[in-house]
Amino acid sequence: MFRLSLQRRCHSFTRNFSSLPAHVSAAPVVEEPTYNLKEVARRKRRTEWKRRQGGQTFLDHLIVHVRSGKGGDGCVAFHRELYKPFGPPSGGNGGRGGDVYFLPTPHLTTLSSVPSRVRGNPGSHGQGTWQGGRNGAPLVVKVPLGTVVRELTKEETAKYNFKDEWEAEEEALADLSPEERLDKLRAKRWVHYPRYQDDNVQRAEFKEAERTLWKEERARRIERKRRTLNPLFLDLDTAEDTTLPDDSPLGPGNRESLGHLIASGGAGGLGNPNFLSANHRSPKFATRGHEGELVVLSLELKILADIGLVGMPNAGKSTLLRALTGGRAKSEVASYAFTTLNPVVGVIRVANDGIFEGWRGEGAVHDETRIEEERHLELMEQGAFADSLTRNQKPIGADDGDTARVGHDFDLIEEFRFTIADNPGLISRASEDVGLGYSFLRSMERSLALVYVVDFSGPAPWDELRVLRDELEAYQHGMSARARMVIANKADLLGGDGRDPQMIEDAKRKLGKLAEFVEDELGPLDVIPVSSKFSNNLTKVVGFMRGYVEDARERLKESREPENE
Ligand SMILES: Nc1nc2c(ncn2[C@@H]2O[C@H](COP(=O)(O)OP(=O)(O)OP(=O)(O)O)[C@@H](O)[C@H]2O)c(=O)[nH]1
Ligand SMILES: [Mg+2]
Repeated sequence: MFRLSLQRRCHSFTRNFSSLPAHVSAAPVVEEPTYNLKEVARRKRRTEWKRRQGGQTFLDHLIVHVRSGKGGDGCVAFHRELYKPFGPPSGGNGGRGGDVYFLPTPHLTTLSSVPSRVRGNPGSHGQGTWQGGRNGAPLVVKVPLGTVVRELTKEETAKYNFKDEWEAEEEALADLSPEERLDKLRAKRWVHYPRYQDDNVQRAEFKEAERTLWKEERARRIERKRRTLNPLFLDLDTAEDTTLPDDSPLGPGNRESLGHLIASGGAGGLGNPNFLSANHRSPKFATRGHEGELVVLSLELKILADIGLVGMPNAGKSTLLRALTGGRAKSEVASYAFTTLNPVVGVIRVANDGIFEGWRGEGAVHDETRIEEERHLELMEQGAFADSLTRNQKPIGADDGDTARVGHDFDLIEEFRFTIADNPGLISRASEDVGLGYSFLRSMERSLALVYVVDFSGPAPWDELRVLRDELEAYQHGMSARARMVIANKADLLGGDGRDPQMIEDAKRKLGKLAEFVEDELGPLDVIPVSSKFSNNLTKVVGFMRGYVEDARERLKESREPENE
């Protein structure tokens, strides 16, 4: 099944590839064909289709429609008791509608689990004998850490046709006569004692109460408008502190953090005792609860990885990530362009001697996913893993020849940890939505350092670098300044079997030329020849990366310190 789907993807790629511009191939060509909008749109649709085919659930942009809970209605009731024929009004108030919160959660990595429509819990209605309704429980929506929440303005939401409660009401009542209109407006706001509606609306006390209600409603509407002038903006890049003070009361919502308030629930309606006055002893009306607040938000996920890999398709970014994590990061590797469709984050754990967790020694092969899986399946069928111990069963410090530093042994000596994001391939004119576009670069906006990965075996790796730098700049001015290193990948293809001195000489010259180009055009970046497939020079790469992350974290700390003082 897996092989079948892979084959299908390969085929679709060949079709894709024939329609792609020439510079997408391993050898970038400076001549660029012209694109028409129709072609770009078609390619975009195809990419979206390909994304869905893979069953990928990664989502990094979402429009969410949030409405907090509606308040419960007030109640009209009178106290009944033996020998007390005319008891006082005893209708309880409605409960408050539930608030909606967003809680940044570190273990979520995609927005696909966030519902696009969120409705808060309603408050329950008031009841007789002065029983108030229960407040709606707060609704906590978990969003991934790194989400940027922005409230959409009225103009932006126009195309979604979202209406607040007043606009919806006005639209529904547009064709009615003034009397019918008033009846409907009242029915939405008042609760009457059975059969007393006509009597109530004639009463001066009701009219007075109604005037107050309209006034309050107008004030609320103005308040709502004022709030929209100052739209909500939240950058959820720090996990919530869930340790609350010891003296905080017990119960849900008190002991654990709810996150950030997005929409507060509607107020509950007032029961009939609220309308009791000296000359109106038995009010037979109550108000209904208020509708919840409506907020339309745009959610953008900016993955928080310390290092972002930037490279053209097929440069070997995914192979590098797999090699650095010992295959734990499940990023697909194949020999066609745009294998990786969404960012994948891996964790690199470095020990005190500079060795990282996935290290299998110089020369350990990290091949294409399909080949590795076939090899694994074959070994399994031969019974190679029949009596091997699981990670937890292995004694601490066991050296089983596979890797000297896995499992618990590594846990004891880990000294530093950072994350790397493998990204889809970036191509020339990605800023015009060619290929996968460059929207995924948003996940790299926050990376502490960027690392270029180029295919060193290609004829002109420097051209690739130029394109990458330009695309980063097109996405965000100044972004390329965060690049710290150039990884000249696939260096193994240049040296041959290592016995031909001419080949080695040529490779050295090419590396010199690349370093010169980098020095002249990109600035003082480290240039390191690497073979991700055969794990050459990887410890050096990790050492450098660790340096960048330490530097950047230090600088970040320094820049934050004056704020705290
Ligand atoms: N010989 C050699 N081949 C490599 C090396 N690194 C990657 N490859 C091969 O290059 C091809 C592409 O590798 P990927 O890791 O999928 O490349 P990518 O940059 O992630 O590509 P996209 O996901 O399409 O952007 C695969 O066939 C790899 O086996 C290397 O160091 N040496
Ligand atoms: Mg990839």
